[in-house]
Amino acid sequence: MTTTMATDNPFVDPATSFEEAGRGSSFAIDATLAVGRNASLTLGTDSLIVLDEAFEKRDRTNCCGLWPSGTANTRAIPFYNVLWAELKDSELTIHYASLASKTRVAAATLKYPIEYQMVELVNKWIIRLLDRAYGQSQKKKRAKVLVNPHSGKGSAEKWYYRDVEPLLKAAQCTFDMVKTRHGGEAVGISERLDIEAYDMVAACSGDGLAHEIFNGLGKRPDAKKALAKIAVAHIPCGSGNAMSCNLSGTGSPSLATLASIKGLPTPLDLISITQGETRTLSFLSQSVGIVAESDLATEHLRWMGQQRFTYGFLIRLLGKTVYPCDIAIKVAIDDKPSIREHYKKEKTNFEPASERRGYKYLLDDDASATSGNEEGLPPLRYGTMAYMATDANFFAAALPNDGYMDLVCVNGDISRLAAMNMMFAVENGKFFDVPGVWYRKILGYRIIPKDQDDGYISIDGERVPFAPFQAEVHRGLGTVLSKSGHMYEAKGPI
Ligand SMILES: Nc1ncnc2c1ncn2[C@@H]1O[C@H](COP(=O)(O)OP(=O)(O)OP(=O)(O)O)[C@@H](O)[C@H]1O
Repeated sequence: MTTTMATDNPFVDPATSFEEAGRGSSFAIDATLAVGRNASLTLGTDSLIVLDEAFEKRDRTNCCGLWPSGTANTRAIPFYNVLWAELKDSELTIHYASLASKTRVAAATLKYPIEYQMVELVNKWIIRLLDRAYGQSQKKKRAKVLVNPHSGKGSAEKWYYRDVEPLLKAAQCTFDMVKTRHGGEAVGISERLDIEAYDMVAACSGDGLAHEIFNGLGKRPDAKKALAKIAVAHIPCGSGNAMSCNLSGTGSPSLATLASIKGLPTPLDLISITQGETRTLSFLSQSVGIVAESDLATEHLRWMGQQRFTYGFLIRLLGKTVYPCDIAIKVAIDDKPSIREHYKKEKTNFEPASERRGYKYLLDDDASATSGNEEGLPPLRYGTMAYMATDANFFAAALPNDGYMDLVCVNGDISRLAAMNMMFAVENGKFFDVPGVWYRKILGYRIIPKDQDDGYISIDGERVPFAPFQAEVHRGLGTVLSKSGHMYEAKGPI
């Protein structure tokens, strides 16, 4: 087999053609399985190619558009969508996630009878198919699934049974599901979890339940080990679903389930928030002032959906509301060109997860080595993940485990017009480049609200008491599942 043939022929898998040729066996025989008289299954470059004359008949009678591509009798199933394959009782079954609509996949199967003399060949072929389907990702993940029936508009349970469970089953994951009955329950469940029995805890909820899971794991005596071993996965069912937008690039429960099934364990920076005697872990964002108020003080406008945040923001913007406070920051990178360079370097950094936790070199005043830092400039908003709401990418240069928090500052005295333009720039993904937007990578900060009896502080979207607090980042302390293993799905600043 020549190189030219391997690249010209879509049915040839370039990853194995040379290897097969070297062994003197015919690649075509190994990559293509003839299943029955009228069907064949081929391991293509990035898809399983199914040629089946029965499709033609089926399509004529059942035109439901479930197939992503292919001709009348040929279908291509991306390896990413292949969930499992097995040979049992002389029947080959392939489980895959079939495109049911633009934003939804559903578990589907293909079944073919296999003759006795084919068994060995088929078993070898299945191993190759599953290698392509999972790559570096762990197969048959073991999941604890937590469903908050009150998330968002109350559809989490319905979506769990419709979208999540069938895909987990099809991928041969072992799992058990618990419906949370009240706030805080997920903290206790995670605190008591048998971490040897599970690979991930999946939250079918908004960002709130994920926050509880990180905090439950963080309360354990073996917190560091538990947070490194157990990946927290998010199936978006709430009103704030920033976690799945960042890590899976989707707000769809079924697509996020598929992303979790195929996800790579990725260390995640977590932030310790200390307020008085309490210590909370934050994985997503901390906000005070206009951002916190636009979210937390608009609960009564939930019927507006995501628009309530924009509405709340505009009202306060037009009223020129200010939020006085003293802020001290430990800055690590303070100019946009250097941040862009830093982001670019991370994009091509493929070092293993084990290298992405903790700091190799501790500075005297490193925020991760001591309990606090107190120098720097006054900010207005903070965060570690790129998205704070589905379509609000404030933190374009955020990275899952660079050991920094991303801080955005906007002067309080800018004109209303400039502020409105900034808001539109967030929606257009151009916020990072707006001249009046200060963007910094920081290690820690402290905030002391001034001249206000009461107000709003939000940690990962949840309200905490209106009192001074301090934050420090711990590089790669937590674990999540992501598509790339090292980046968020949001478009970066380059
Ligand atoms: N059964 C329950 N009843 C009421 N609250 C619950 C229940 N289970 C969990 N909670 C709480 O609901 C909070 C918010 O949930 P979640 O983030 O899943 O949904 P959400 O609709 O996105 O909410 P929010 O908009 O407040 O972020 C969680 O922090 C959790 O403490």
